[in-house]
Amino acid sequence: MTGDTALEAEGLGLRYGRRARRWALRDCSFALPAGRICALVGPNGAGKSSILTLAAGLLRPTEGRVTAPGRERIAYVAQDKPLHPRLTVADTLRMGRELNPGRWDEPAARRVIADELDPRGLVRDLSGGQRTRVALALALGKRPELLLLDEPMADLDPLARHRLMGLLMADAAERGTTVLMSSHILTELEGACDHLLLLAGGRIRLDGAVDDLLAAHALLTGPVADLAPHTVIDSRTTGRQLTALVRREGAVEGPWDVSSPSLEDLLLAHLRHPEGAAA
Ligand SMILES: Nc1ncnc2c1ncn2[C@@H]1O[C@H](COP(=O)(O)OP(=O)(O)OP(=O)(O)O)[C@@H](O)[C@H]1O
Repeated sequence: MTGDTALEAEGLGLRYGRRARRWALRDCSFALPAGRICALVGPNGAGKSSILTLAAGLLRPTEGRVTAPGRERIAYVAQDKPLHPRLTVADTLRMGRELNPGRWDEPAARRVIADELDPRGLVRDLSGGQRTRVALALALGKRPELLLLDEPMADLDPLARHRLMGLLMADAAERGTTVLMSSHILTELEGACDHLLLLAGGRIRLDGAVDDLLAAHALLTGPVADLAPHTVIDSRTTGRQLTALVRREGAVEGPWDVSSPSLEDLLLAHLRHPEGAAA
């Protein structure tokens, strides 16, 4: 790690419209290290799209700031993948090349399109998943230093999702691209993301390297007993049997079987109890 920060937020807050009573985001501060693939997770309405839109510079914060220090090339793929419906796939890529003179990476864009799409096909005739492919091709062709993706895989079939995720990860690793990616598909984040931001109610509840966060938690099964001094994030009892995910305070000693949670275990526990997750 270089210590370089690719995206930084300080006291970031957003209210849509002056009269809006609710804050979509409040007091969000984080520093995303360069070269990380960061998952942005949270329930519907948590503020994920708002953070990505602010980071892309398409909205102004109501308070605080979010900056991408030293990064000029930022690509943003919005949830609704806005593309020009009357252009063909080939025209869309040509437009990408013309809008990014001297830095357009045609092979990277073509790798995303692969043999899956007819370059002569009109964008308006494409399915949702096919449009996603074109939007991702445009984003990667731009050779971004920071890539902001809002639920990029949501409308892809499982195979396309698997392939495109692999391609995205390989491309990011090769170029050292920093990626911030919102997703509800927890199983896909495992192994793909090395950093995590969990949002709930417009606030950051968990922020850190995935390995550190996993090491800070433990999954316990065994008899019902006092779990202090550990912080219980989620627990269930069946008869006298307890299953709990805790944030460790030192070594866990007691009558339980102790294992490391998967990223999905960790996220589900925190999503079930977003208030308890506050770090
Ligand atoms: N254009 C808008 N005008 C007013 N309120 C908005 C607007 N966009 C979002 N909001 C509100 O801001 C809050 C955060 O929304 P946001 O879209 O950022 O959540 P999200 O985490 O991306 O949700 P999802 O998982 O459903 O995509 C919600 O309460 C939402 O109602």
